[in-house]
Amino acid sequence: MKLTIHSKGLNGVLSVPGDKSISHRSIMFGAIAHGETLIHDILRGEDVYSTIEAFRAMGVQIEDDEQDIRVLGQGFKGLKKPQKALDMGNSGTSTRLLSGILAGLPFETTLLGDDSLSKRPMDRVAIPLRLMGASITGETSRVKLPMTIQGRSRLQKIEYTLPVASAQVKSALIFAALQAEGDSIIVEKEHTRSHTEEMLAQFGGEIKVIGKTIYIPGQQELKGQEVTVPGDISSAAFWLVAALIVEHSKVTLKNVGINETRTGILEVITAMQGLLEISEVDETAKSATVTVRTSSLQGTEISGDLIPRLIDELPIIALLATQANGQTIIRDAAELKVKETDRIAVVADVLNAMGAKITPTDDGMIIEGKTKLHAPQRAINTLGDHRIGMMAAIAALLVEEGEMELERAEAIKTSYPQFFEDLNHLMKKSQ
Ligand SMILES: O=C(O)C1=C[C@@H](OP(=O)(O)O)[C@@H](O)[C@H](O)C1
Ligand SMILES: C=C(OP(=O)(O)O)C(=O)O
Repeated sequence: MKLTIHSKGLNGVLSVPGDKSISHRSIMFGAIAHGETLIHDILRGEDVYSTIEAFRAMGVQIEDDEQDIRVLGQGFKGLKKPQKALDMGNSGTSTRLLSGILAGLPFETTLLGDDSLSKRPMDRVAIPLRLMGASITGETSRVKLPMTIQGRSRLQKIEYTLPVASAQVKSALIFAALQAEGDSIIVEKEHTRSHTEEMLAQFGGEIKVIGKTIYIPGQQELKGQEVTVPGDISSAAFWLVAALIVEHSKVTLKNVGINETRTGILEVITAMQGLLEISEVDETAKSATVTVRTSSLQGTEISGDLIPRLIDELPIIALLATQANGQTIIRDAAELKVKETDRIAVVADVLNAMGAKITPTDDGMIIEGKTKLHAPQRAINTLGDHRIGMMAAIAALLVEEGEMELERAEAIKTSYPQFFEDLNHLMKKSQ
């Protein structure tokens, strides 16, 4: 598709779609709990549909009246062997979290994915789940999809220190630990998003978190709940950056999720001297209104324990840094290489084709500021990565002349189906 170039300003108010991480988990907790779970404001993105279809294929009744979703759970034991392999599409979260559930179920299941997901590492879940007693196909250190899991109904408890900072691996082990015999202990490498721990408590489960150590008793039974999904800060990030870098902009985003394990981008914007206001904070829903306006920005350094708190925002933060005064350095972010694409290489490639000066490193990027972006000589391809597609669409707004073509733009539906409608809404308000 042809991208809109040269925005004269983005203005208006938006509610971004539901949080993807919480949406996946609301289906999963609903399916393993007993009774009805009612979900409001779920993300209707393709990744979440992969999770919904997987649980339907395992016999869970999931009703959708196009407003709310009702999941009628019958506990772990209510899950049945699916008739065929489960297609996880593009979704790493569906695959890894589901592995932890399947590890304790007494049947064999095969998980498949698209080209991008089939290249991503699954040994990070296979290794600890095997230690708990599940059988998982593949070589020890190179497990990829398709992956077959033969679960074991008497899973052993685990004491495990995560070798990577990953909420997906942590969550897979929490789901397995809930089915195990005895108490499990999981130690995080860095604090990562805490949605699984929080939702487990909400569904009546027992969990204790002390620093980076998580204690979970085995053989728990959960009860269905009502869940309202807040807006996704990872989707809001595209408008935050767009408003900061496009002249004459002011954008207000309502109902943005502000769980503190996710708000690294707000800290980066503040450190870069971006004009940012947070209002209408709802402590219970963990959401707030965030307003940003065009700003004169300073380069910064992003590293260490901040990285897991903004991991999915780094592509769009890289674009932000190209417009700041001075250099920005991103370190400790090697995990970017195993997302939907190698996001270090692809971000540098796309933005450098537009005139940016980004040097990819082993674990991040060095980004020169104040670079003027122009239309690239070639079409940009998302390579199936939704966040690369949205980042390119925002970068296009800075281009003054020429044309920009985005190939495989449909990947954006993974996490933000109405992205271009929302862009048009903010552009119209500016005319
Ligand atoms: O648990 C989750 O919902 C997610 C965790 C992160 O992945 P990792 O656990 O692989 O870092 C993140 O990149 C992904 O978009 C969603
Ligand atoms: C990495 C992402 O998702 P997943 O791992 O679920 O594919 C993402 O949404 O940026």
